[in-house]
Amino acid sequence: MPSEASLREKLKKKTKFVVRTSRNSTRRTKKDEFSFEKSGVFDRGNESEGKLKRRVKFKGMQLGEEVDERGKLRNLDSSGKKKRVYAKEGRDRIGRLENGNTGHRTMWVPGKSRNAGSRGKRLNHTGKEGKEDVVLDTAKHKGKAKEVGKMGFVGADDQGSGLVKRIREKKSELSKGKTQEVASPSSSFARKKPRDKAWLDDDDAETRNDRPKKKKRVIKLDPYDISNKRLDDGIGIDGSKEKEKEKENESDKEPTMSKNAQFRAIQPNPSILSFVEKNLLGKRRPIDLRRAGYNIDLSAPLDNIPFSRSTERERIEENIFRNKLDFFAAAKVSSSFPPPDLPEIAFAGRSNVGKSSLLNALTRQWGVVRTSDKPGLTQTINFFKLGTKVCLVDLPGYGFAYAKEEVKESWEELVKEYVSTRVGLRRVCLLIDTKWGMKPRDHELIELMERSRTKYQIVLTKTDVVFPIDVARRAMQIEENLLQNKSLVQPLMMVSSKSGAGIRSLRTILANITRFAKR
Ligand SMILES: Nc1nc2c(ncn2[C@@H]2O[C@H](COP(=O)(O)OP(=O)(O)OP(=O)(O)O)[C@@H](O)[C@H]2O)c(=O)[nH]1
Ligand SMILES: [Mg+2]
Repeated sequence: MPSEASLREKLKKKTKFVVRTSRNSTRRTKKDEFSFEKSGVFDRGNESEGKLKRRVKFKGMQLGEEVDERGKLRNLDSSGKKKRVYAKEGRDRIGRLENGNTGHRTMWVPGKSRNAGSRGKRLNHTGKEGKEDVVLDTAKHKGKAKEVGKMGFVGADDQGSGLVKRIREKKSELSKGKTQEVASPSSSFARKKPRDKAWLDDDDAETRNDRPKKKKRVIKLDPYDISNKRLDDGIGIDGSKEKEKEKENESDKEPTMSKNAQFRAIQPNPSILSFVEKNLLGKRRPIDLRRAGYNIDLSAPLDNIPFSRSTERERIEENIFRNKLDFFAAAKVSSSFPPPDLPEIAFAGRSNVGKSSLLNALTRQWGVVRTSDKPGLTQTINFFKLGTKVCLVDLPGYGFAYAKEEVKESWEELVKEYVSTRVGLRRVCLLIDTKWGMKPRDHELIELMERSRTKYQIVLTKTDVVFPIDVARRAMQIEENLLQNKSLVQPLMMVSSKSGAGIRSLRTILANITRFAKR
């Protein structure tokens, strides 16, 4: 076992190197490293470990702390003017004391930033086991190994000896000239601290506590208030209560019910309701139709109950509708109208309301009158002879259609001219879509027919797309609307060309017209 004197001798040799390196050069050469190894700084063995532990308590030393010359821990100040930083001695990466480590205290004298990580590696390759850990451990605790820079090792056992004196000299020199350089690692921590570990800093915590806290808005509730209003309900955006009151008054004047709600509030009379039920109008379940004895496999099963087939027009109870339907004239202008030899029944209404389809359903002759789901298919007044006694007239629709505005206007004018001037016209069936009800153009035509004293009858179409109660409501609504109209013929009819509902009743009405019509 080497004596203490010989160890001190060795350390003195080593100290020379450290001071020279720090003072004269910012870089440590390979040669220097080699002399590190040779000097035996790392190999002093365990005998000095106990000594070190007694002298310096590095256990639990934190980042941002340093040890002064007397071995006391003190915090780094914010200016970061540090000259010395002592690393943990002889610990492995997870902080345990290394086996065989000397436990010597090491002092890092950082110069300009160099890649300490790479230096650590060099030590790893060149130095002995355990020594590298000192470097790596320190670099790890410094956060960024890069910033460690130039370093020198000083044995802990030399504290208070010549080595320490020289270091103190070195320190004073550095404090005059290169203080900034030496302090750079710790100052970098000082800069980072508020960002990374602000929660650790007591000063920051104090400043946070000094910040004015937001006052919580306290809402006092009146336990006896049953108005169900917010506290600031009486105050407008600009703080004026008068404007708010004015608004309230205005809203009181307006009708409170929407159109839809008004429609739902209609109470149909019993006769309309019974008609709807009797004719199975409205949206119905197939099972309900089957139970009523109808053949639901047919395209229009209901108008010829219960044994009808679509081709059997002979089975239609009204003889007149058993006749063959023949197209014989189309008119784009009034001058093209055929001579009024036969009593005429016309079908008018908005585009796509189902005029042409109704003609087919009444005669059970599918395909004679062309239909389409595209509004505006019928663009001329089409005349159809039903036998020799009556003429059915399919009118172009008005309102929305896929046609130019001028063309649509011309159709409308033609229709108006026809219904108001046609001599042989016995009845106009004004078709209204059950779902949408009457529109302004329907009212226009009604006014015209009222003026010209043309007899007209309202027929609700497409009843199969709405519920039975809504069919009845719509019928009731229209009847009430047109109560004062003199040329209106009662009753209002409801049909579905798709299901055939109400078609039979309509046939009966129309057959009576032809029966009593004078030629
Ligand atoms: N669900 C249902 N659809 C119908 C009914 N009647 C007609 N339709 C459909 O409504 C669309 C328009 O029918 P049309 O008979 O061509 O209507 P229109 O009034 O002649 O139309 P324009 O000739 O354009 O004026 C077609 O797709 C028909 O299948 C009905 O009672 N119920
Ligand atoms: Mg048509």
